[in-house]
Amino acid sequence: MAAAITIDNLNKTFEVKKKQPGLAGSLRSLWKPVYETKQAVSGISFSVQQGERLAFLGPNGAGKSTTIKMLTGILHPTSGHAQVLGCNPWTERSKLSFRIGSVFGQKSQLWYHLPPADTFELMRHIYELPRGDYLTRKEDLVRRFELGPYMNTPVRKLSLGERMRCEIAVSLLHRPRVIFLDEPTIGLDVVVKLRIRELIREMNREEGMTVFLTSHDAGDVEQLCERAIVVNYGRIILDDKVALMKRELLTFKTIRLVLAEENELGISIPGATVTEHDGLKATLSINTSLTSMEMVLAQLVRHVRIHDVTIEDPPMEEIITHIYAQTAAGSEEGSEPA
Ligand SMILES: Nc1ncnc2c1ncn2[C@@H]1O[C@H](COP(=O)(O)OP(=O)(O)OP(=O)(O)O)[C@@H](O)[C@H]1O
Repeated sequence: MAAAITIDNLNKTFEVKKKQPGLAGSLRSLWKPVYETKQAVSGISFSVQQGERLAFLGPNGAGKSTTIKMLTGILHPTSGHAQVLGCNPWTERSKLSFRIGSVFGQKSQLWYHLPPADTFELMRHIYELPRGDYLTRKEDLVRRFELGPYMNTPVRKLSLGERMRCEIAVSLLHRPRVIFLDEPTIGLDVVVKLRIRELIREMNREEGMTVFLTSHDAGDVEQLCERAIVVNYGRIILDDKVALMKRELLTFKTIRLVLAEENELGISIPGATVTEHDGLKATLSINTSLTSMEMVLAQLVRHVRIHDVTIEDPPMEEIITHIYAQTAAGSEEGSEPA
């Protein structure tokens, strides 16, 4: 399969004014400012295949938005190369804009005082869509995203969830081959989040659209993406399949038991901890690097009668927190890039 995005040794530095201490320092920086260089993105290289759904993750300030801005042509890199759908994003920005879509959860592209119908119409002109194609596509998006009741309501009167559905639908009007989604579910309730994830997956499945997502929501990553790249201090620290992240990165599993009768669990294995035991219900945390599930289950069935048992992986949220914590620990030991 061909690559939709390739990035080779991409760097972005910003010159930022250095704050000098005290009033005298503030005055001095007015006529003699001192600048320092901030490395926002530091030599990242990777590629994304057509039709892939990638989560691009990292803590605040890791360099995610800066990377998206370079890939959509908003920012020029300091050095390095990138190609999106065969275009150089910063020298062929307008050509590329016909083929990609972008949604910034914190920044609306709809006209605030006008109804979404007007933004759709405006986008038709910007993307030079033939009237017939436009009408068919718009009708399809309005149906899928259930926008009918809001199409003629000024955007300022829409709820956040209604507005985000419109935002995403508008960004899909010109059938982009790649969509960049920067925090698309921020601030939304659980039901709307689920619906938005479903719709994005549907468009990916049916149209082969590549999805490049940044989000602080573990649910977005887990339910929407098949691969995750984690960045910190502008560098890639992990590139793995989402399904494997669980298995490889956290050695903890949770066993939930429903007992047939109230009893002591009688478990004494290093690595197996009873985290909750209330009547017939019990929860154990198992560190599989210290013991095997087999050994724990064998000891349990020797001591208690079990009515039901489930074994769970840790939640995605915990895995991401764990990865960030590992990097933070690494940087404290002096491995953080200068
Ligand atoms: N225009 C700018 N001028 C100076 N520094 C900048 C600029 N844009 C970003 N930075 C800095 O570059 C670093 C990376 O910022 P970026 O916005 O890419 O992070 P992020 O991973 O998207 O963070 P968040 O999750 O908070 O959105 C940060 O330290 C930020 O302060």
